[in-house]
Amino acid sequence: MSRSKTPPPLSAKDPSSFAYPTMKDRIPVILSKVVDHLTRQKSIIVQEYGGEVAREELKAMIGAISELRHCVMTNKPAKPLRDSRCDAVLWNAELARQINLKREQEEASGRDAGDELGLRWFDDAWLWMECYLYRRIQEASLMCSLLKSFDVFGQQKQDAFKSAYKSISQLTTYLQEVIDKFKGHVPESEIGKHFIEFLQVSLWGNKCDLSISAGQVMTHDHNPMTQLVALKHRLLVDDTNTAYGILWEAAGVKGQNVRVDIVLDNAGFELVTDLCLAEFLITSRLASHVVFHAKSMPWFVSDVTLGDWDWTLNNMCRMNHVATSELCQRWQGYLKAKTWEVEAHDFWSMPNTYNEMSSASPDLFNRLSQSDFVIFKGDLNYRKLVSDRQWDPMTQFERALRGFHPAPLCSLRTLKCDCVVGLESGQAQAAENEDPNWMIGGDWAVISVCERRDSSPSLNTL
Ligand SMILES: O=P(O)(O)OC[C@H]1O[C@](O)(CO)[C@@H](O)[C@@H]1O
Ligand SMILES: [Mn+2]
Repeated sequence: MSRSKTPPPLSAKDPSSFAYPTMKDRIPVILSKVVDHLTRQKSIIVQEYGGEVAREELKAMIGAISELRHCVMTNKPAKPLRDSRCDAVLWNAELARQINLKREQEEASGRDAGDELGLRWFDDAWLWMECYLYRRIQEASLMCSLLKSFDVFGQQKQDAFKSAYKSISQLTTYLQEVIDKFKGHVPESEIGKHFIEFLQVSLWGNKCDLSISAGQVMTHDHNPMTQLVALKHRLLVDDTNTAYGILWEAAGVKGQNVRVDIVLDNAGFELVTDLCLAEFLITSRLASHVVFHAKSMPWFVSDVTLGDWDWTLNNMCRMNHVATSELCQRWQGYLKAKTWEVEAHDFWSMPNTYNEMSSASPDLFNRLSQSDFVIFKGDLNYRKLVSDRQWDPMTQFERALRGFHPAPLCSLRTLKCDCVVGLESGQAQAAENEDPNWMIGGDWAVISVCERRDSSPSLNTL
């Protein structure tokens, strides 16, 4: 079978790509906001974490993050990590591997690689450098003893959740009505209709991340259910029926044994939409078990950590809104009974693309292989699924996965970077005509499914 070559990764070296303004403007703003926040909250943090030692540590953290900002802006090479968290060894090995690959490429094209070769913010793969950035922010905390588990984005995530109270209440009220309806007999057409709704609410919940807006919290004035209709024509790929078919068949064949995994993205409203989707899957019996995958450290500003997960559920249970607090009690019950599980694997905060998961993290790959359907939320997961390459938008999703088929899988992603596949002829142009920001504004989306399950590496892993 002849195959065209895999295109190069997105990189800030191309000034016309979204990687360039991200490195040049958005990342420095994100880092400045962290520094401002730590500076403004100094006395509160010092009080909470214990006196003079905390004050010194905070000063060191602020210094490290300011220096990191300077390194990005002046395109300095990536340095090995200095902290002793268990993933530091893997990161440093991965950095050395990337530098070797770069050296080989330089030499193959007849250039002198020199001794100073390193990975640089404006020269190398955007995905790699951006993941490295968030791991370096974590290094600044990890070098402390009192502040090592301090989440520099924690406050922003909590503010985002609070700003979404209205949408959260509307969504949980609706979900409660659907649950009540399912206490009686429900025709299949109704199950399908609600599946579409909750899948799409979870999809559009992904508009609400904080890294794309450099920490600016979005307002939530609209009812999330009524917005779905207006957003429909902005769904460029809609494999909802395939997703439904996979679950319907699994539920029919396996009865009470269907497991769905949700690889989470952002805290705040998006997480609530994911919890509602998971509740619907259990209520409708399309799934009997849901495994959520969170991050093991603060990541891309708004991603859900295990700490955010606990904070969110605790706050929902305490909300002065009946549907929200009742649902939340029910979810705590699911967690106790292990109907729902939540876990955080370090691989999610490595820079590897998912075609590398089976070799870089076989335990996680095997875990996902036991699932009947894996849902990947958001833009960053999409970028890692399709290796963040400069694909022709008409490339098939399966081709762009480059052999990653642990289980049937689905990406629910609003477009926030200039990388998309699975479109039909003319679609990209039509979107561009309607909205020049269609690839980066989070206003367009895809629901892309690949049904294949294959744990052995396939031909197109190269
Ligand atoms: O939360 P999401 O949907 O993964 O979005 C985060 C995205 O935002 C960006 O910061 C936009 O550049 C990307 O790096 C990243 O893919
Ligand atoms: Mn995110």
